[in-house]
Amino acid sequence: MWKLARVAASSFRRSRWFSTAIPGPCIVHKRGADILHDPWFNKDTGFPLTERDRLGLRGLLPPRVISFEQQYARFMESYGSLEKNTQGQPDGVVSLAKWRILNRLHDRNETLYYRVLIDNIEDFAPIIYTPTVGLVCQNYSGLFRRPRGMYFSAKDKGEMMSMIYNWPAQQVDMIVLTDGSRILGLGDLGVQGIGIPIGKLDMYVAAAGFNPQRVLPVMLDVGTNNQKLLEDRLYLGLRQPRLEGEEYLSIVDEFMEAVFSRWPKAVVQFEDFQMKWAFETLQRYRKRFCMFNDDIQGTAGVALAGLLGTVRAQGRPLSDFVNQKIVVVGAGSAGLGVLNMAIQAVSRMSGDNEGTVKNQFFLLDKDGLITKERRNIDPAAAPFAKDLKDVEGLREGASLVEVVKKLKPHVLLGLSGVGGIFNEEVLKAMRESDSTKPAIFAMSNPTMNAECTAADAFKHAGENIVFASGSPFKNVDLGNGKVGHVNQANNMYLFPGIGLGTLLSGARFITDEMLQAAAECLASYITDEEIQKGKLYPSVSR
Ligand SMILES: NC(=O)c1ccc[n+]([C@@H]2O[C@H](COP(=O)([O-])OP(=O)(O)OC[C@H]3O[C@@H](n4cnc5c(N)ncnc54)[C@H](O)[C@@H]3O)[C@@H](O)[C@H]2O)c1
Ligand SMILES: O=C(O)C[C@H](O)C(=O)O
Ligand SMILES: [Mg+2]
Repeated sequence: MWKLARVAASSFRRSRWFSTAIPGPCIVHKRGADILHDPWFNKDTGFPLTERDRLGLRGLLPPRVISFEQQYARFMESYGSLEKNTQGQPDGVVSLAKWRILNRLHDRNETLYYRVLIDNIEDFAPIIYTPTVGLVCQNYSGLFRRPRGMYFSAKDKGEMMSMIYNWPAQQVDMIVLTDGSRILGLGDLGVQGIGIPIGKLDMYVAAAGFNPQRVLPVMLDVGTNNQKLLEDRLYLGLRQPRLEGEEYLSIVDEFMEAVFSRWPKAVVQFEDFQMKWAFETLQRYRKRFCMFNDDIQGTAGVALAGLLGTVRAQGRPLSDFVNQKIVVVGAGSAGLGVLNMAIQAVSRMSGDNEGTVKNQFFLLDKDGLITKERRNIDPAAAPFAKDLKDVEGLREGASLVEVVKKLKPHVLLGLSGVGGIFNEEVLKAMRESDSTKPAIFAMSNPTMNAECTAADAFKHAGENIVFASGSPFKNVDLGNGKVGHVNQANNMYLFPGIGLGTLLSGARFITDEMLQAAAECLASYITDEEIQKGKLYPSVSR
């Protein structure tokens, strides 16, 4: 007769999974080698002898029982030796080696993996998340060893409702979904983009205490327009151009219906969709399903918290936000998301209607300053196009350096995906800013795509700036014991909380007001003393 076995959950008790926590011991339907091959339940050499007997593990493990603490120490030791042995090697090689060792642990023993991740989040976030996750996605087909998450492809049309039941967990709380079309600033990486949902969900577990058995990374593979990948013999995705129009939407529709039929209370985060689909899917689903778009909405909340912090850094009251001149470089999903949220905040603060508050914001894309003279303007950017009479001395398509020199903005915020466009000339022009403490946000990812480095920002724009970047940089030594503090303006500060708050409150939809409240809450974590040191966000470990 089939025997149900109980795993005395000593290792689970060490964890701190939240609302979704496994209450006490957990019923396992597996036995023997199947348990050792299941990272959810496997404890490796940590199984006590009684469990080895009950679960049919006797003889399948070396005799000595190694405690969780010993396993932990052994992993950290291996990690430390790897760091030592790879010293002097190129950054990419070292980070990929670190990712591999963490990934192997993830595949083998999730309890130990999340314990080390939570305890060392400051060090490990740049490996399992941005920027290394970008490199992992670029090399994913070659790195692939074991599948993680689910893959729904254009070839699965009509099958998704049954496929969704192939996922082994009974309950799923949080899904991160991508179609791989705009992975960080790296462009279309097709099926290889699955690394992003995996990394984001690791942050949900580590930062918000989600139960790792109840999160699901998903790739919607509708083809790729990346010629190099299409020609790569190892490429693991569909070898066809991306679906477009109704064909594309019908695939996403079918996926959403399938997910919410099986798990009506799940929350779905859309991630790294190219701009047209990011906006279109947000409009299409936000009032039908419990979902949000992290690049549009999560980023906006983190940027707004940072912008409010820069007002405080100038020693001004928050209400002075309405007087800040803000130049946003990049009119994509992230840049427009930031503008929309910042404008809502200003209109609430000033009680003014949105028509007049737009005056303080300036938007540039690859063709320069966006004005009402622009031909074929993207409809999503049109509300932010400037009237030429409001930007005297500037022309349609004015370059970034022209704009900065003329306007002397308080804040320069990049979400362009173009590495180095805040060049020496642009940064030096920021020295003339009207602000007593100009702010530079180089938010594009990964590191190579940041609009400038932290060192260049402090060197050229001056020591008095506040600096934030999407990918982590080290603090900058300014000499004489002074330090230029580097903030990480990354949506990771918001999305785990948005997901957790939505889940715990049982909210059916995710509203702009919820996101605004999240941004204000994030801003409020920082004390005046921290602000004086140039800090806009709490440390990652906090
Ligand atoms: N820090 C964060 O939390 C965060 C969040 C979301 C996105 N991002 C990053 O922001 C970048 C953009 O993301 P997106 O989704 O908005 O992409 P997107 O493709 O939708 O938009 C990119 C925009 O940049 C503009 N652009 C391109 N070249 C330019 C140039 N030389 N000068 C000025 N503008 C230029 C394009 O015209 C477009 O408007 C990516 O690198 C992404 O990693 C960071
Ligand atoms: O993934 C990140 O690090 C942030 C953001 O979602 C991005 O697309 O760059
Ligand atoms: Mg993203």
